[in-house]
Amino acid sequence: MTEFSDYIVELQDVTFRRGDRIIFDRVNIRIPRGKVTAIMGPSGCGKTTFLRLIGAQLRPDGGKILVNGQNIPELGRDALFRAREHMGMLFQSGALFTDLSVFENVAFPLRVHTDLPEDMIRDIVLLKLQAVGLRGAIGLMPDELSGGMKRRVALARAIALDPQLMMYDEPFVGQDPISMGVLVRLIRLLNDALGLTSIVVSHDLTETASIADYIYVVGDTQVLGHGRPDELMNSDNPRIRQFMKGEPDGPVPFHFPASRYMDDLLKGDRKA
Ligand SMILES: Nc1ncnc2c1ncn2[C@@H]1O[C@H](COP(=O)(O)OP(=O)(O)OP(=O)(O)O)[C@@H](O)[C@H]1O
Repeated sequence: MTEFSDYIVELQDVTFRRGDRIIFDRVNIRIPRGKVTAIMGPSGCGKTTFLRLIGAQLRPDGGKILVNGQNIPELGRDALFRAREHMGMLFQSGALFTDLSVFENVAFPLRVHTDLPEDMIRDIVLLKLQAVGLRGAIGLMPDELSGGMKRRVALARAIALDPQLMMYDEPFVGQDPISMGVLVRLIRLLNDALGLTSIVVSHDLTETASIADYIYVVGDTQVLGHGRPDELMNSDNPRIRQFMKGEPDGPVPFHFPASRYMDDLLKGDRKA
């Protein structure tokens, strides 16, 4: 019998480069099963890259990415297809198919991945739309929905196949405060009601800290720290404190490295 570890995802010594640039340098991250874990960090630190590595849209240059004990980069096509069936993803750009109705959008993964009869597909679609509070919108087209509703339909589509792991890439971006509150509640509710494990990638500190059981702060090719939200808020590490408290200047400087300001100003004078 397969022994499942307490961690659904484990990154072990993962290195990832973009050309000459190192994005992750021997990074270790473990995602506890059944919990909501947030990956936070400044813009460009590699949060989306992290999700793409788990989903095998990107390959690491070194290290292991274990999902349920399977090293994702080593899987063949069929095994990867099966592994992905257990992953639901809500990407920032996870747009709906604009020429398909809400019903057909949510039914889409069921049609691609299963041979379920039509009446069962309909029952599942109704159930998933009910879970996100949009059963009443089943017959609408995407252009009849608000931005927040679109994201909830995309969420219903992402959970259509009952994934074990839900990954959210910046779920709160571009949402008004009410839709944001709805999404925050939904992520937590779905995680607990459906027995999922959730990874939320975000730089919206307040919202994310309010639902995350555990947070990893990533930056400068490394994991800067990890812990429960309250532990990180009171961290002794100045880089983590700067991020958690949203301070504009600190160990991560406000100014991009530059020569002395006075030298630059004088250079201008000399040219004139
Ligand atoms: N296709 C690409 N080609 C080259 N570099 C890329 C590509 N995609 C991303 N990068 C770079 O890799 C780094 C990590 O990108 P990533 O999108 O993972 O960051 P992020 O933390 O999700 O950022 P944000 O919070 O702004 O979305 C960035 O510096 C980005 O410029």
